[in-house]
Amino acid sequence: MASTAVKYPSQEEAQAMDEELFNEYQFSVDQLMELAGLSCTTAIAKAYPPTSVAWSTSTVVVICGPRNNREDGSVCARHLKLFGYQPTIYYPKSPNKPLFTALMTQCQKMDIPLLGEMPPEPMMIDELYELVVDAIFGFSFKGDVREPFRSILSVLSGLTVPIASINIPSGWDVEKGNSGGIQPDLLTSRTAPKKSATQFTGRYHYLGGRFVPPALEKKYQLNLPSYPTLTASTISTTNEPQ
Ligand SMILES: NC(=O)C1=CN([C@@H]2O[C@H](COP(=O)(O)OP(=O)(O)OC[C@H]3O[C@@H](n4cnc5c(N)ncnc54)[C@H](O)[C@@H]3O)[C@@H](O)[C@H]2O)[C@H](O)CC1
Ligand SMILES: [K+]
Repeated sequence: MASTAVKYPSQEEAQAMDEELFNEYQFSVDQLMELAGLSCTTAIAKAYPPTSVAWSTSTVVVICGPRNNREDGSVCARHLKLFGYQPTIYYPKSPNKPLFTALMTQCQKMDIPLLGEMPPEPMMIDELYELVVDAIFGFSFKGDVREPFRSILSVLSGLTVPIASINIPSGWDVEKGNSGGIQPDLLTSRTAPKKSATQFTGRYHYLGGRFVPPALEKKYQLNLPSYPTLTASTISTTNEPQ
């Protein structure tokens, strides 16, 4: 009998599913990013509502990496602003890529400030922000972290404020995790939770980016949970995606 448990795909399977979404199902990359980024914002709003007293100022810094996980982060920042948060973006690498330029222009035109340099001490981030969004690496990360991201992740490891990771906690092996790395409080898995999500010990685990066509879900035997209620694009659980 086929298992009904939610499947946690490998790195290779996660990448292969995206290739099929692009090639076979004709999704465009910015379509997937918009849904992924929006679902992260929805997850943040459920876990840390901007209207709660403790979150009255709702300052969030979105730390962006070198590739597409970064773009999910800039979409997330744009929606955070619309949801009533005060996002700031930090990115150490600015590629000459039309998608990057377009998403950043959208953020700039919504008056989302850019941080000039990474605060060197965790305390400085703790003082200025109430939440950090980790949009550094996604499912293509491999090996030991190289600079400048090694230093950035070292600062994030010492934070007191919570971290919300997009798709994979950055610096974690996509399958094995990283017990000595950052420990996010919120993880929004995209498409399906990857193997490393079994190592996640934070309070909130959401499944976002609900664009998987039934035939693809069946092919990879994902057993994705159905929507529990009329939520926009995420499913909430603590630890286990349902
Ligand atoms: N299918 C897609 O591309 C989509 C991805 N989305 C989101 O983006 C990530 C995956 O994006 P990708 O461009 O493949 O790369 P990453 O963001 O994971 O970054 C990997 C990138 O980083 C560099 N790198 C790899 N290892 C190291 C290292 N040890 N030290 C330093 N730098 C490293 C290298 O350049 C890699 O290529 C996915 O998870 C989603 O979040 C969108 O949602 C849309 C579709
Ligand atoms: K990430």
